[in-house]
Amino acid sequence: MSQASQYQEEEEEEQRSSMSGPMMVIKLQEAGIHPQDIKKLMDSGLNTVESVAYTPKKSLMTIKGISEQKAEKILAEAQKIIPLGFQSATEVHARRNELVHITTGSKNLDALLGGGIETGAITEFFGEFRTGKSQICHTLAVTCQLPVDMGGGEGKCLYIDTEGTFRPIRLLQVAERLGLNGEEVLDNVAYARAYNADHQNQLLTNASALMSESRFCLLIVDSVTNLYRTDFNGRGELSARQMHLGKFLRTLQRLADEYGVAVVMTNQVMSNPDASAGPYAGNDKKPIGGNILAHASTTRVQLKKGRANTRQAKIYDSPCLPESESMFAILASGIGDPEEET
Ligand SMILES: Nc1ncnc2c1ncn2[C@@H]1O[C@H](COP(=O)(O)OP(=O)(O)OP(=O)(O)O)[C@@H](O)[C@H]1O
Repeated sequence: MSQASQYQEEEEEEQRSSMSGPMMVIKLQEAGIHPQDIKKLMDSGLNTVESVAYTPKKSLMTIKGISEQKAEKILAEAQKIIPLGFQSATEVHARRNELVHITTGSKNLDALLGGGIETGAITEFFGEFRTGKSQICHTLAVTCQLPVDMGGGEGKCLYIDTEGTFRPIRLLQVAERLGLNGEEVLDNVAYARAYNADHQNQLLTNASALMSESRFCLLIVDSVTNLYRTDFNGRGELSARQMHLGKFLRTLQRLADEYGVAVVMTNQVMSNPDASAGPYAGNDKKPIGGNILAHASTTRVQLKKGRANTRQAKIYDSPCLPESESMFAILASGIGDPEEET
């Protein structure tokens, strides 16, 4: 191949790859949107044209300095670039086939999840304390960095910790098992401790900015409901809590859609006073967060303790996975299978 045609091919490849990723909001400048207004969008966490196109006019108007007229113009221009109409099922199928799955470290758990954690979607792990929720998060923070053909997403991880249980040493142990460079693995994890529900929400604005700067493939929230339990008390604040949580979950979904990242969130359980009816029939524990959380999660997985270091995972809700269960293990080197060495 001549050098000229090689350059041409490389250029075409570059163009193709820049077309498939999210489009930066600065692109709206070409459509006549003022740079100052673009900055206002970015300051509110809208870093891509996709995120602007998916935002309702009412929300755009809550941004200081964006009038109704401006919001309409911005939306019209964004939606010209990102069409929001119908598409054929063939196109949807082709796009879904491109989605990468990230390995949990356990073959059993991956099989249960249809190949691992789905990118572009929200996966929720709920269960009692010590059922392995945080251990799954720690393992995924490392496996997501693997090449795609090894079960990774070839991207970095954003880790929002609301409980103070993040331990980098666990990442190093997983990295060692996978033969990855520990220092690089730690550098590829952006960690933030959230201190209250408002702060947890604010961190998603920072997350969006980071995702627009480099390639992230996983966003972890461990746990999603912890701060809501402490910041909102009793029945009187339930509706305010659910509204706040709903906003947080919508932003999570937006990030999953916009950047194609996998979102993994953990959740605690409470006792189920009505164990004889509903989706949790026969189950004395149900996840916190009510319908708002149930509807936000694409796939819900319940974790239970098993013998010794083994844990049971069960699909509770999924758009395409059967309600089955499997066993995995918590090993010194992260999540694995029960038959593996501890
Ligand atoms: N280095 C390690 N080697 C083996 N097992 C470990 C290691 N570190 C933690 N574990 C095990 O992981 C389990 C705790 O799991 P994890 O921290 O994921 O719980 P969790 O479900 O997040 O609970 P919580 O709701 O309290 O945060 C414990 O049984 C603990 O023994």
